[in-house]
Amino acid sequence: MGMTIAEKILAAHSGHESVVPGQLIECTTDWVLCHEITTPAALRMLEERGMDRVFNPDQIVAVPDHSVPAMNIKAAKMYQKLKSWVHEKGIKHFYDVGRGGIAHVVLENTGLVRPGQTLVSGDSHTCNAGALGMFATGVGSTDLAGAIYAGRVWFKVPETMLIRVTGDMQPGVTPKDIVLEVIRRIGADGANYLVMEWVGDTIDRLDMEGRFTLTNMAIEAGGKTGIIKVDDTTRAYLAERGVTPDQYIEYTSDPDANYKVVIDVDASQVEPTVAYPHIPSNGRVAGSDRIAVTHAYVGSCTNGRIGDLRDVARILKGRRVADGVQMIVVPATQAIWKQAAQEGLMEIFVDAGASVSYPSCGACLGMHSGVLGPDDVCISSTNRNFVGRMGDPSAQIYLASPATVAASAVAGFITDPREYNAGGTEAAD
Ligand SMILES: CC(C)[C@H](C(=O)O)[C@@H](O)C(=O)O
Ligand code: SF4
Repeated sequence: MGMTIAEKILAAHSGHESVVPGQLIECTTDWVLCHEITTPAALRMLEERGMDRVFNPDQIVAVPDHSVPAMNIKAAKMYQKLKSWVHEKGIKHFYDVGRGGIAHVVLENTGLVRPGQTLVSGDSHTCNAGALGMFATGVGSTDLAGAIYAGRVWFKVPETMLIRVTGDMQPGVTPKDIVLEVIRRIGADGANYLVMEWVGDTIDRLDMEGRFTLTNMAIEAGGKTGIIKVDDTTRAYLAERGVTPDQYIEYTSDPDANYKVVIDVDASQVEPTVAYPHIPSNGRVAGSDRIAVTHAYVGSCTNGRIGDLRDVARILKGRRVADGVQMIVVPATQAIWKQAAQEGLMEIFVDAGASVSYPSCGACLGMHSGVLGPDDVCISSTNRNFVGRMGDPSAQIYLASPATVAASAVAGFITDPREYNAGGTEAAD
């Protein structure tokens, strides 16, 4: 029987000719991504057992991103722990505060992670990198410890869900709307332990940024990871980062590969979608109800990329954030911050009355730099709207595309971005 991309990558990394779903395998990891929240626990486990070593300092990427710059002493200690380990072990790829940003977005831009590879990390949005045609997934601290120590990790080979997206998205509709619509249809556990493989002419036309948004949210449907095959868009993206085709392996799914389920999506029918509290599958069409907001947040590993910021700037240009709404924009990385400044986007945000913050996970998970208070209502470009996710448990979080967040910030209530001429792909000016 044929194999899927994911099965082929897992076979190649476990010394098997072929693998089948359900099979238990031990895989080599090409990359281990470490941040300051989950890595210290893994390191402690290793230290307590006298196993304090790394399998290869050149195959570990360390990026502090959640609680940096530290907002309290506990956070400062976690950062210190990661940093001292990096120096002690000679970890080559370290993106310190001021040189990195949100780990997943930093990583996708390095040119280090490539098609056909495996990547694990103690973070559930590691699936983000699957848009590069690689098998990337989050693991718990014990498996992370094993990966750091041995460069190996065990998996039960997952089954795959095929998501076929065809047709042109309406102007003002973005990949975020597509993924929120898919999660609405299948449910927050609809892809439990499945690989979500995205195909179709709509996906073929998407740039890499849009593809990352899709694979990033696999975990919000319970998916083991998301994956998209390599095409000219992927190759060009890698070439821009100095990576040549001889440096990676392109896998494609066989025509007779076995899919557990196939989901068809007509992209032309997808509308700007908002996931209502308190679960990402609670999607409704933007503007269906008049919901006043107190906060608007643009950022995160899902939607803090330059194209997202351009979408926001296009709407904010010449407009003001409504009185009483606190809008925060967080470029996902230092490089994106700089690019946005060069393009004049920062000026547009500031003129509109939005606050621009440094790259970090801070507000996305309610740690710092924009924590929500009791009964606050936030429209957010992030990926999770669980109770208490961004602060007080009584706060309400609505997930949407950056365009919908911007339009809602201006209106003061959740609204359809198409009413603000969202939709072109040209730069804000
Ligand atoms: C803190 C970290 C372990 C967590 C995750 O794994 O996803 C965070 O990034 C999140 O988005 O909730
Ligand atoms: S930006 Fe948010 S979702 Fe992404 S890794 Fe950070 S906390 Fe998790």
